[in-house]
Amino acid sequence: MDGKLEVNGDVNDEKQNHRPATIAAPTNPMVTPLLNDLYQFTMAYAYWKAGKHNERAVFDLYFRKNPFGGEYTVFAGLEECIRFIANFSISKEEIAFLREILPPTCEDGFFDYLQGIDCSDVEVYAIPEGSVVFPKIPLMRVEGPVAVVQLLETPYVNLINYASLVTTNAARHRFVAGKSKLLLEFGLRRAQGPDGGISASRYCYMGGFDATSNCAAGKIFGIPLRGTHSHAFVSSFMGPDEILEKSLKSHDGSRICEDFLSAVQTWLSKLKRLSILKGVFGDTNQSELAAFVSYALAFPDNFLALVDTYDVMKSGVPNFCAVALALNDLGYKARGIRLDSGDLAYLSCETRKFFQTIENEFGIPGFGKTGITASNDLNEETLDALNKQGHEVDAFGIGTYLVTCYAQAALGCVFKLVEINNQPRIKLSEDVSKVSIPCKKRSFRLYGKEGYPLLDIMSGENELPPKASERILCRHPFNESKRAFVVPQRVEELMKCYWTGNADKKREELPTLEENKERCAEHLDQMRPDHMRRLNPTPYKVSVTAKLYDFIHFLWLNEAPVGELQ
Ligand SMILES: Nc1ncnc2c1ncn2[C@@H]1O[C@H](COP(=O)(O)OP(=O)(O)OP(=O)(O)O)[C@@H](O)[C@H]1O
Ligand SMILES: O=P(O)(O)OC[C@H]1O[C@H](OP(=O)(O)OP(=O)(O)O)[C@H](O)[C@@H]1O
Ligand SMILES: O=C(O)c1cccnc1
Ligand SMILES: [Mg+2]
Repeated sequence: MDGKLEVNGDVNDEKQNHRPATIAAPTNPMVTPLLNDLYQFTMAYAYWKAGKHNERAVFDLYFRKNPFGGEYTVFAGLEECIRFIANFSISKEEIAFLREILPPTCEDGFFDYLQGIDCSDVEVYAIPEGSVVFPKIPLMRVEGPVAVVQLLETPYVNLINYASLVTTNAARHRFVAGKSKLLLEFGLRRAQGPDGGISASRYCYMGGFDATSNCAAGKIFGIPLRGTHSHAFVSSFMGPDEILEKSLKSHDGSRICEDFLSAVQTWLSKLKRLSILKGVFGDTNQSELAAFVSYALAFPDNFLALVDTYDVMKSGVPNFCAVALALNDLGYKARGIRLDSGDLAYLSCETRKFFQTIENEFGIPGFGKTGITASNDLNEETLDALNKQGHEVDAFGIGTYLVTCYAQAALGCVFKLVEINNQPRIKLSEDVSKVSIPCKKRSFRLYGKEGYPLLDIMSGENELPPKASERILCRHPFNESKRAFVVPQRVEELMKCYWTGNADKKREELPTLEENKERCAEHLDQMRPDHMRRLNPTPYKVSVTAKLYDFIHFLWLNEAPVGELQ
């Protein structure tokens, strides 16, 4: 094993803090212009054929409903969108493939056009990654030649959808677990393929997890790595006879224990004789003991044992303690145990009592606080149930429910045309929630006296922005009766320019993953608690200015055909 790799511990302190001079290609090399729906290319052809391809279009990327029954979402995936646009170009091979799949009637001139396009004429305004965001408010506004921006729709929605969903899922798990718990993402084996796995590790970290078991994510993003061991390791041992090399140097290197196995067995006998533990356990499983001793010999500084292979209280925990005590004699501090089945509340409390008894009986300071990690199909509900019952778990390892976003399959982001050639466009629907909000817009977050965000408001691009201490009418975009005057304490513009070909415009630097993680934690912290609670949270208000309200409804009436009754 590489001496630098510290299994069970923080192995990667090197965070992603450097900023590249140029914008790198998307992390996943599969993210190319062909990672697209066919209809984007057929539309591009039809725009070109109609001579419309260079008309200036504005699209909004947004979602309509917060996921997981909550009232907030965390925005993620922006960096990958900017990487995509910064490196956008359709290769000769891709053009050749497009020629094959499009009808033979498509003219050569179109393929020449495709070959020449890049995104130098596109501008992207976006809310910073890691921000808490709400339905209907554009997360991104993409402006540029209509045929080019149309080609960005599918990759952009793809890059934002899962990223934001899983970041939100991670944030929700963090919210229930509480700030003091260590959260480990263990989902790689259950994730939706390799990209699902890598993305889950990256965005769960952004959303509030502390570490991942995914080595590739550790390497690519500098996320701290953590791990324990599996049942296979425990059950692979037949008994103590298998342990051939039994010596272990003390932590400070000053002495050598020639027979660590015997030292462990002596401790196990002492534990067994302890009157306070009478009746708790008898003979423990010796093949499990052999596995633990072997793991401790391999990682004396980071010894952590999975204790539920045979019986948690009658074997796993006493065996772990015997090894931990022998390590303690040599100056090592065992990290703790992992529980992966059974009643995690009960078993963690019983284990804590056992640890505390040892601390008291043998006078080993801190032993009572030895770490307890729990895993096994955990999700928001089980974390909540454990909290209600009372538990002694310090760290949770969470896989399947977290990374597959089991509670909700997709966020449902959309990319809608809101303006072309400076003409606002609206999309109507029988379902009011699906009516798009037209125009090139700006959006603002208004903060109240207590420092909490009060609401988000959208305005037309050319309206005067809301100002702190000035009263402003905030209207529900579609419900006439819902409106409120607000005097904000502070006003924050939500979207910033992240991509432009215009050298005179300021472009935001792409923050590091650590910075996005910090922003996410800050935003979540500053939300009013009633928006965050799991049961019946209060909806956060999303509004439009009076001017924009009037304009939406004017356009709505203009575009909606008048029915005829017969
Ligand atoms: N105290 C608890 N309150 C609520 N849910 C719990 C509690 N302890 C564990 N759970 C959850 O209950 C489920 C138990 O899983 P399951 O029924 O598969 O049994 P198991 O403990 O995994 O047994 P085994 O793996 O040995 O068959 C898991 O989802 C786990 O997270
Ligand atoms: O339960 P999750 O949230 O997905 O967390 C990851 C799981 O993966 C591992 O075992 P695996 O599930 O592969 O085997 P098991 O069924 O024996 O636990 C680990 O022991 C966890 O149980
Ligand atoms: O390190 C672990 O304990 C781990 C890693 C992945 C999945 N389950 C457990
Ligand atoms: Mg499992």
